Order: sequence, then structure tokens, then C-alpha cells
Amino acid sequence: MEQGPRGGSRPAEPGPCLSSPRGGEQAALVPLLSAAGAEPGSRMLAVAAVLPAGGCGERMGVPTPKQFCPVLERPLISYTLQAMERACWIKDIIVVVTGENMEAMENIIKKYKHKRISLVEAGVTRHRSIFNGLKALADNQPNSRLSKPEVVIIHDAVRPFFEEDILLKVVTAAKEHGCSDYDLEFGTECLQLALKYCHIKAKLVEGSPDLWKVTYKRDLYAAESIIKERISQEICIVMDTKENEEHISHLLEEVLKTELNHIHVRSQALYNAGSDIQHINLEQCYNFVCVNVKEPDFQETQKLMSMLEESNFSILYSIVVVSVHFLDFKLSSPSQKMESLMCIREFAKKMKKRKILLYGLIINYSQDEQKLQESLRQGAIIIAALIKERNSALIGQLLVA
Ligand SMILES: Nc1ccn([C@@H]2O[C@H](COP(=O)(O)OP(=O)(O)OP(=O)(O)O)[C@@H](O)[C@H]2O)c(=O)n1
Ligand SMILES: O=P(O)(O)OC[C@@H](O)[C@@H](O)[C@@H](O)CO
Repeated sequence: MEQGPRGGSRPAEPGPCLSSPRGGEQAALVPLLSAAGAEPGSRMLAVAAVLPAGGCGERMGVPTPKQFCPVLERPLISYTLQAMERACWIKDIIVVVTGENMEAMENIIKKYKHKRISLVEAGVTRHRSIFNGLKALADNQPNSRLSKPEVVIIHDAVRPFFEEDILLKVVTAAKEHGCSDYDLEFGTECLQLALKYCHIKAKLVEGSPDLWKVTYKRDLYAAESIIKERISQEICIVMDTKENEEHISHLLEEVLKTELNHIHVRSQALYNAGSDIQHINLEQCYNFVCVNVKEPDFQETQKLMSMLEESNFSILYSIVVVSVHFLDFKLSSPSQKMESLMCIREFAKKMKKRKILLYGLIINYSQDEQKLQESLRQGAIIIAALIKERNSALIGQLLVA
């Protein structure tokens, strides 16, 4: 797949298809692709994808092939599958891996609950791997549950960042366009090969800068930064009070909104969420700030953590929970409060195994308005750093603002 224009910034989720494709030229294709949008009797375009993942990643210089290298503790290829699965109109996704990595790939599919995937054995070159993937989709395969598609998207398994709109553009181009001199001049070798050997008129579709390929070790760090940036965009403040009842939670929310540009912050009273915290999952929030106003210790945070644990939120990404406690430093010392919260350390270690990163934050609740604003601002900066860094070495620490 070639590069396409920038789409939304949210990562895709496996599971139910929540997004609906939009946009000018794509609109015409939507009824062809979406089962829900198809007119009775209209024919749906059959689309499949082949993801070559059979390379050894020599240029990366590490023993693990780059498609299996962990990024935020999850194999790179799982991010690519996650993005591909977002297009629910792609019927089959063929992943091409070497025989020796077949089992590892099966485990990844199981662990991260990827859907619509079939595995095929790789060839010695990328083109041969792709060819094997295509052969599996041909209509003459004995005992195959796969049906022959009209359009096949070929996408390197090591290009994890792309949106549904570029997939639609590529499929549209495959259906509608011919090949221009310009494409042949400035396109990739794949376009020339398609023309030379298959007499297929290829079309180059412009893509976003995010579509780059992970090739060298530094690219893994870049990928990690992009993912961290994306999952830091949503923060849910959870409090142990009814909404608007407690001034302090809302002050913190206001400061977070002004201090953390571009980040979407929203509040939720925990008692409202009840045991049904699943609806937050649908909006893909992986960051929680739990404000313990009424409870003397971190009972409210524990309640939230049990809910998160039960809901199995953390399959794809680790979740950051910042347990916030207010204290007037003039009336009692922060060290006393710290002592009463010491058990957070053991609890954080336990939660780490469930991919929940727990940190503690004590904020000075000064009666002096100016001081209070200052400590809230400092608190917001600490919260932002914890969420952006997702540093597991700092779990269970009690920070003071
Ligand atoms: N025999 C091969 C070689 C490559 N690929 C896949 O093609 C994509 C793009 O190729 P490239 O970046 O060159 O990957 P590697 O061959 O693994 O890297 P290197 O050239 O550094 O060894 C990767 O997803 C890779 O796994 C494949 O399926 N089969
Ligand atoms: O240039 P590199 O060897 O890094 O990339 C090889 C392929 O991934 C690349 O040629 C296709 O994706 C382009 O169609």
C-alpha cells in the first residue's frame, strides 16, 4: 500500500467495527464495501488484504524479526493488524510468516484477539511471500475457507500507522484508475512489476507521512513515541463525589484542560459508572486520574482498579491510573499522608502484572487561592508526564505537588 493523506489520529481497535467511512470520492465506494450500507440486491465488492511478514529484519540488527519486536510490550505486527481490522469491509487478512514463526504468530492472534486472520508460509523474498499470500486467495485452493476477492490490498506488516481512509482510496484506485507515465516514473518497483508481468494498470495513491516502514532500530523508538502520543490524548477523571458536588475535582479538571493542550479531559463520578465501566472502553481511554476527596486512603482508586481489571481494558495497551489525594500541608504534613498511602507500592506491583500502571500524587490543598492554583498546575504537569511517559519504573511512587 502506498502513502495516503493524513487521517484521524486515534488507533484502531480490534473487535466490533465502530467507524464509518466518510468523504467525497470514497462515499461512492461505501455501499460496495459496507454490508450495512448495501442496497438490497446490490453486490458488495470483495476485498482481502495480504500482509507480508516473512522477513528477518536484517537492517534492524536484532535477533527478533522486527515485526515481532515489542513496542510498549506488544509486538509491532499487532498494531498493524489492529489498524487493518478497523476496516470491517476487508473480508480476509492473510498474514505471511516463516514456518518457524507460525506458532508465535498464532499466539499473538490469540492473545490480542485479532480477527479474520489466516496464516500462510513466507517465501525467500518479499515478492515471493506476497505471491504465496495471493495464491491462498485464489479460487482453486482445496479445503480453503477463503473466497477469491476482487481487490487485494498488499501492505507491509511493518507499517503500523495508517487509517481506514487510505485503504478506501487504494481500493477505489484499484477499481477505477489506469496507470500514468508519472506513476511509472515516480512510483515504486511494485507498480512496474504489476504492469510488466500482470498487465495491470497500477495507480500511485499519495499517502501520509505516518505510513513509513519500520526498518532500523531507531524506527522502533519513533513508533513507540507515536503510539504514546496517541494514547495520551484522552484522560478520564474519576472522582468519589457526585458531579458538581465537590469543588476540588472540578478545579483539577479545569487546570488539566488548560495546561494540557490538545488533550481531551472528561470527568466521571465513579458511583455513576457503577460496574458498567465498559462504555469508557468504547471511546478508547487508557488514562485515568482518580481523585480521592472523601475517602481517607485510596479506596476509590482500588474500586476503579478492580473495575478496570474486570473489564479487561488493558489487552492492547497498559492503562495509567494516577491516584490523586488532596491535603492542606499547613494542617498536616505530607509525610504523614505518605505513610498512610504506603501500601500503594505493593498494590502497584500487583497491578503491573495486569498491565495497569498505578502512580500516587499528593496535591497541596492550600486555603490560599494562589498557592492552590500553583499546586494544581504542578499536579497537572506531573499527571501529563506520567501519562505521556508510561514509565513502569515509577509505579507505586508517591509524588508531591
Ligand atoms: N522474504 C520476505 C522478506 C520480507 N518480507 C516482508 O516484507 C516487508 C517489507 O520488507 P523489509 O522492510 O525489507 O523487511 P525485512 O526483509 O525483514 O528487512 P531487511 O531487508 O532489513 O532484512 C516486511 O514486513 C517483511 O517481513 C516478507 O514477507 N518475506
Ligand atoms: O526499500 P526497502 O527495502 O526498505 O522496502 C521494501 C518494500 O517494503 C517496499 O519496496 C515496498 O513497500 C514498496 O512497494
